[in-house]
Order: sequence, then C-alpha cells, then structure tokens
Amino acid sequence: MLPALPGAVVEEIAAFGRYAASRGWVPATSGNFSRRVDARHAAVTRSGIDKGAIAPGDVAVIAIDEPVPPRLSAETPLHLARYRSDAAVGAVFHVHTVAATVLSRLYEREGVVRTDGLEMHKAIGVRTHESTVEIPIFANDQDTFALAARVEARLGADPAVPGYLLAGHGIYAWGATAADARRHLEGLEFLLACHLEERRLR
Ligand SMILES: CSCCC(=O)C(=O)COP(=O)(O)O
Ligand SMILES: [Zn+2]
Repeated sequence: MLPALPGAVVEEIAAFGRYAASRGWVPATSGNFSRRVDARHAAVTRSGIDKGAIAPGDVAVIAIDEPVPPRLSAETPLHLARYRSDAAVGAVFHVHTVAATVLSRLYEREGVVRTDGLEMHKAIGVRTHESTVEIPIFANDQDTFALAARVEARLGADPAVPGYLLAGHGIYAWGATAADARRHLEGLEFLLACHLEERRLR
C-alpha cells in the first residue's frame, strides 16, 4: 500500500514550483519535481500541469522500485533512478533554463560543460574557487528508461556534481533536502549563466 502524501511535501514541491516559475525556469508546463517520502516512496508532479501553480492533486506518491504508473511524467524514471542509486537523495528538481538548454547543445559532443575559477563552485560542494567543475551532458532520449540507465551508469556511486544536463532539454539537480536540491540547482544555473555570458562577450 502507498503511504499518504504529507501536506508538507506538497508544500515544499509547490513552493519550489512557484520559485522556479518566478525565475522563468518552467515555461509552457515544462519541468518536473520530486521529493522522497520514505525509503521506498517518492512524491512526483503529474504530467502537463503548470509547475508554477501546483495544487495537492497535482502530486502523486509512487513506489521507487516499481513500474511508473500511467499518466505520470515520462521523465519520472529519471527521478526514480536517482532515489534508487543513492539513499541520501531526498529531492530531485528538473527545469528548462535557457542557459542549460543552449549550453547543453553547444557542448553535447564534449559531453560536459566546464567552468573554472568561480566562487559559486562552493554552492555545489567544491571547496575552493581554484577548481574546474565539469557538468555532465547526456544526449536527450524519448526512451527515458534507457536514458535513466545511461545517466546512472555514468554518474556512478558518488557523482562529482549534484546535477546534469540533457542536451537541448534542460537541467536536473538533487540534494538531501528540497533546500539542498534548490541550492544546487541555483548554483549550477548561475555557473551556466556565467559561462554563456562569457562566451557571448568573447
Ligand atoms: C512542455 S516541455 C516537454 C516535457 C518536458 O520536458 C517537461 O519537463 C515536462 O514534462 P511533464 O510531463 O513532467 O509535465
Ligand atoms: Zn523536461
């Protein structure tokens, strides 16, 4: 039996949705969000809803280790794969930012976007700005089960960066809590925005 959906979890997801919408990160119903409910279950947003105006009925509780029920987002496997791979992952947020979408296309062949020497590296757990961060990029794929397997195989047990890009699509980030996932997403997005701006100015 599935556990009840805690109101606090819905509110965390809805609050992130409002924030993401205020930043222009979830245009045209894009994006999807999830939050671990317990060791075996997660709450995920339903498909096609306005992610800036999430209501309790827009979030479903599902089993992490079971097949994805109908009418949920096609991207649900990408969320569940993160929870399966790492028991410490408590929230996964996916948004469609311009910087993530553009840079993931420009660097798809390299399979990585690199940023150097930025203080914001610390937001994703890097100790010093004197570092190079490599944000992984994966080719987009409508077969999201195959895509999730490819992502997890490359990320491994201890990913260096708490996020990745899907080429021409957007960005995924995660953390132990919703606040951690949001901080990681904000940090990664800032790094990408800086990289894009530097390329423009050069
Ligand atoms: C309108 S964007 C296309 C689908 C997508 O990439 C996305 O993030 C939203 O999908 P969902 O099914 O979760 O609403
Ligand atoms: Zn998407």
